[in-house]
Amino acid sequence: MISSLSPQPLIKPNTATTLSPIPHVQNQRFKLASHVCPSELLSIRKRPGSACAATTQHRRYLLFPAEEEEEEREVKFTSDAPALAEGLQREPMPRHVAVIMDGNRRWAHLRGLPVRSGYEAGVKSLKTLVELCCKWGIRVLTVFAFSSDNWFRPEVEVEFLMSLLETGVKEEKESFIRERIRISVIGDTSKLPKCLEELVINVVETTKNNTRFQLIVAVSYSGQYDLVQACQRIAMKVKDGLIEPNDVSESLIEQELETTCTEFPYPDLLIRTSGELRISNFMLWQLAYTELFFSQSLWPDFGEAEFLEALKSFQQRCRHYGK
Ligand SMILES: CC(C)=CCC/C(C)=C/CC/C(C)=C/COP(=O)(O)OP(=O)(O)O
Repeated sequence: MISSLSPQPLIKPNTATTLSPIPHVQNQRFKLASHVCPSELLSIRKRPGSACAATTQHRRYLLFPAEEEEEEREVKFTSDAPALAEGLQREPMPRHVAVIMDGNRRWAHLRGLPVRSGYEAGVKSLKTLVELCCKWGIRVLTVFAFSSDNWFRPEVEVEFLMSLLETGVKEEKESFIRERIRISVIGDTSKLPKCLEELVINVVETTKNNTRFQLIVAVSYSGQYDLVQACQRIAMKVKDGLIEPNDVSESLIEQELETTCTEFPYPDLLIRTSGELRISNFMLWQLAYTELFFSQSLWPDFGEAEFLEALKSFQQRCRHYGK
């Protein structure tokens, strides 16, 4: 799948970013305030006697030395940062991107092709996206590959999607290992055909220590399913006397959601293709403060230019998390 990826460092030099003219920042570990606005980041200046400072009106958008702020996003500026596409800045880059890969069948219909050609073309788009995420330093990608409701599609279509998943796992396992990609699967995998379930368990286990990039595949998944299974686990803990009802908190629920498999459970950016303006029961809890981007492109047409447009849009947003 990602055979064209070379084992290059995630971060390469990029002199075109807004941050590069600040030499004293290079090679130091800083935490970037997560609500930083791109335009305000431009005005960061060095002040004599201080490690890093900005104009007064931008004080809350400073780059803080790592030890001074605990829960902010950590960024390492090294001399081998990733080569970014034109117009894309190194920060703010989403750590976690989630995608609803919609429009595969319409793409096939428009071309007079069978539905399966649409899904096959969709897999190619997914490969491209994984490569771009690795290249541009995005750490986690979650894709909605098969929803709980997709089981109600025509049997032949369901079987084809299952076979695509099976082929994908079999053919790409070696490249996942070689490229240090971790595969995680969220959803009710017990509903998958037995051989596919075993394959999935195997690839998840084999790649679990890979840290370069994490691809989370949502299969037989819905946001409501995820919340129900989390509630069931919590109810069991209460029943077993491990916790009290009052112990149930946002962080406890987060720990029981299936996205506990990742360091960054909340997507920074959700992309939905094909012009539909819905969440469609995807990651309902996790999307609370996610930036949304709706693309007119059908998923098989979603390539580098379209992804770049989504990322540039993300980089223009100011995130305040309701504060
Ligand atoms: C190996 C692997 C992870 C494969 C994933 C393959 C893939 C692209 C799955 C998409 C599944 C899906 C139901 C998309 C919704 O678009 P739709 O097909 O319902 O399109 P429509 O809205 O035009 O009908």
